Amino acid sequence: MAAPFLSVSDLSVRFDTDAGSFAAVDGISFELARGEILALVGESGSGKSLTSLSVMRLLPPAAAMTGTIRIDGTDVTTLSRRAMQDVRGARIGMIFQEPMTSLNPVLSIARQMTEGLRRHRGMGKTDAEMRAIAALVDVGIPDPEGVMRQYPHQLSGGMRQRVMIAAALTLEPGVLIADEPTTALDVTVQAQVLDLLVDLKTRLGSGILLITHDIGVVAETADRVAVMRRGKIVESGSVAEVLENPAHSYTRGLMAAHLTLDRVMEKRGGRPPRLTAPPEEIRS
Ligand SMILES: Nc1ncnc2c1ncn2[C@@H]1O[C@H](COP(=O)(O)OP(=O)(O)OP(=O)(O)O)[C@@H](O)[C@H]1O
Repeated sequence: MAAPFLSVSDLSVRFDTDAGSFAAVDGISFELARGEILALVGESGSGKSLTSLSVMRLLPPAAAMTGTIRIDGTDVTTLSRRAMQDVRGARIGMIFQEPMTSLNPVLSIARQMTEGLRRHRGMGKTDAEMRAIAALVDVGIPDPEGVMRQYPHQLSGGMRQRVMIAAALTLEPGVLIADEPTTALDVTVQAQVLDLLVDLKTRLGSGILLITHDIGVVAETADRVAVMRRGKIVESGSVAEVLENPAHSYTRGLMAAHLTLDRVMEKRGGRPPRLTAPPEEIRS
């Protein structure tokens, strides 16, 4: 593997409750290189989102974080808020499940897409607009100039998701964190957005940390996977290793809940799906 762009070691996130302190993320470590997709998978409450928020240093104030997070060699856990603002956007991009939470409803797409370029890269208006249009083309938007003039509510959910990805990519971050990026989309658009992430990883060489509860998404998209349960990583490795031969009963449970092994293999093109005869009663 190439030198990791993102390296997380012994990360814990604790909350104090009436019943005492509990670790929602409990001593996890992982690395992500440019040009690869690492999926963090696990059921609701396993600590995936708190992990991605830790990397962005956007944890809620009640959370107490320990451990080390290096981005391109810099330990971001010790950076000031201001220095961290420069790292976010410039070196890490983030896309969420619901684009409306990160797109501002009262600003045109042009304004939102050029803001980061002007602030972090010191670009003039025209250069920033040209870069933004190129990013919209990159994510497969057919009429980029038209979309630049529009407002978020004028776009479909799938288009908004593409715009959010394009906005994150204008600054060519080394890491893109995608937290359940397709959960709110219908199945066809979901597949298009996943294809887009794989394509961007290859073309732009960004590393992608993909947070998902859906092992089918992992099978289709990721290179490596780390399986989280109750704040810990219980299993990790290449997607082929982990999904074809899951060592942990929890991983097998997750797979059974979402996908049969045959479907995993079929999605990965590893082996043809088993052709089972339809049951007697539905044969004509
Ligand atoms: N502000 C908070 N105060 C107390 N506990 C919290 C807080 N935020 C999250 N938690 C707890 O931390 C645990 C992990 O939450 P997290 O959101 O990271 O899970 P997740 O795996 O991303 O789940 P989901 O898929 O539902 O988003 C959960 O048990 C959650 O209840």
